Amino acid sequence: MLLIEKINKSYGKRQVLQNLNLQINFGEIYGLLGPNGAGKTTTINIICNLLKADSGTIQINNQPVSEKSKAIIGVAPQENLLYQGLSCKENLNFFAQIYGLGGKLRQLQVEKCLADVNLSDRANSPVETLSGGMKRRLNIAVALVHQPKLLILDEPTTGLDIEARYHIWELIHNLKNQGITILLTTHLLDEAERLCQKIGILKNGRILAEGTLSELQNLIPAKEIVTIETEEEEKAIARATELGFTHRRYGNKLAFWLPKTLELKEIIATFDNISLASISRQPITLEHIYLEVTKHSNHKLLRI
Ligand SMILES: Nc1ncnc2c1ncn2[C@@H]1O[C@H](COP(=O)(O)OP(=O)(O)OP(=O)(O)O)[C@@H](O)[C@H]1O
Repeated sequence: MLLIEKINKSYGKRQVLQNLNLQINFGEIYGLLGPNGAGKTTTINIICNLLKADSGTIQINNQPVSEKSKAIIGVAPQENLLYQGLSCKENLNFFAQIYGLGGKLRQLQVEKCLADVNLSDRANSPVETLSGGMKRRLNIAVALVHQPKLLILDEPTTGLDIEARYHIWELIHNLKNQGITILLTTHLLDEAERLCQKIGILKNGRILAEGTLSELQNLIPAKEIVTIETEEEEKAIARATELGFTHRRYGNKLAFWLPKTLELKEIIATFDNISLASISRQPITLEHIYLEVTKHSNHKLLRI
């Protein structure tokens, strides 16, 4: 569906995308993660033909990106693009007109998109009277009004409460089930874990790791992660190192990668004669992988 090969982009002397490769298959949800300034918005702008790459190729549905490809892409930007004084229906009608939809088709599409985002009962409400979550959903409806094949969602749930997030996550699932291919950027790792079939981690304009969640989990050679609280951290690290356990700090928490699954009593025995205030076990999550890839430079590049 989308194939990006060796894209480079500089702003003046600052190179913000470096040999970027990215492939999204038809019907999948791809999560593009990365710290602030990694190059996510620049990548989106290039896909949408709003910016030109300095070199490299980009194809959508086997066609090079051009003005024509705008018809098959829908974008919901980070900041809602809505007219506050107009109703939901008027906003959708306006954007549908811009995309050249007329007559019955426009009316049908406006109604379908309102239904898709669960706002049919607010069709005539001015945008300024909607909640934050409803505005985000309407922003997505605007991106869908011309029936795009590729939907780009730039941080779709940033700033929303958990219930509003659930609504958006359900909406994204439903859109995938309708056969729409989705590229989403997010800073919320649990959001990517929940929604995305494939995840790419971008830093300094390069994809450092890419794959399914289980493929990415191979970047951390551990069965599980154990976090401990102790006054004797140095002693605990020395003991774990002797046993071949890698240690990490997640925030201010000291953690160890366990290369094999151990019984709790075996874990406690590992730290024999070290006073432990607490001990907790966790599976490897995207958060651990993300920190590993973005903070430690000697990671392996993983691709499918
Ligand atoms: N028009 C511009 N001129 C100069 N530098 C720019 C321009 N747009 C972006 N940059 C720089 O390019 C880099 C990548 O920016 P970009 O907005 O693509 O990152 P991002 O991953 O989307 O970040 P965020 O998560 O904060 O939105 C940043 O260092 C940014 O300062």
